[in-house]
Amino acid sequence: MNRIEKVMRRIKENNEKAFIPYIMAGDEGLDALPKQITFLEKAGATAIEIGIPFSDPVADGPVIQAAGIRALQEGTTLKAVIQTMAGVRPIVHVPLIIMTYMNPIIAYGIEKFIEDSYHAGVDGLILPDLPVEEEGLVAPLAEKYGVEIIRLVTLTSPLERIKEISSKGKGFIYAVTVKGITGARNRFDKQVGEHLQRVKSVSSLPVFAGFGISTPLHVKEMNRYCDGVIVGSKIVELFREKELSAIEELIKAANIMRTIK
Ligand SMILES: O=P(O)(O)OC[C@@H](O)[C@@H](O)c1c[nH]c2ccccc12
Repeated sequence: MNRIEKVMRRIKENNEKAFIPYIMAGDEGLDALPKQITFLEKAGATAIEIGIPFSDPVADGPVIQAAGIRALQEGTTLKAVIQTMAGVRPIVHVPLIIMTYMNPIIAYGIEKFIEDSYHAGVDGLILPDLPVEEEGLVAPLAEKYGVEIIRLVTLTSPLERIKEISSKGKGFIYAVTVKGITGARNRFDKQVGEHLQRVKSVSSLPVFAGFGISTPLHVKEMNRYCDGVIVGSKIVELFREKELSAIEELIKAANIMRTIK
């Protein structure tokens, strides 16, 4: 069974709240990636989302864009990221999810990318610029190798579309909590809680909230309405500032829910 499926089953059975940190592969060089992954696993991450640096990252805010530029300057390539993940996989148990735009994987060769990812122990893919209508390009191949495509829904997705996406979905639903690009926010739209509950009501998969979440309070607040959170920009920033204990605190904010529930 795919590692994501196993973990989803576990969190459901135990009423756990998930915490998925995002990191940009190659920020601080690819040598740093295995250390970052093992640190995050030890700190209690449910799964880890690994970004592939790309020159035109349309959904990325300034923090992740800058991390991507640094990673590209370090010479990070998709191939090298997959090789690095293969190297760390034997000592890491949590699911590893690659987040990339379509362009790098088309350049790599879609089937080759999925095949190599599968052999490297990659469990899932987040492909923000792949619309459901175009999934045929990737989904059958992903299915063939047992790599799960994680679908995104947004604040503006109509209920019908959310239903369609969650019925096709695997693993969990990524519910985007802001209108716009990634990056820490001070405030969220008033309707976020309601929106998450709406997504949850039509989804048979766990629903995780992501975009803008940057404090332990945000983590707890979002977790009132869904099954877990995804945090990117803040994690990237804290790694850069070497504030490792602040990363542990953020992850613990999801753990606290686990013990209360
Ligand atoms: O950075 P934030 O606001 O915490 O959002 C998570 C996010 O970084 C990560 O999941 C991500 C990075 N780039 C993306 C592009 C699209 C969807 C999601 C992502």
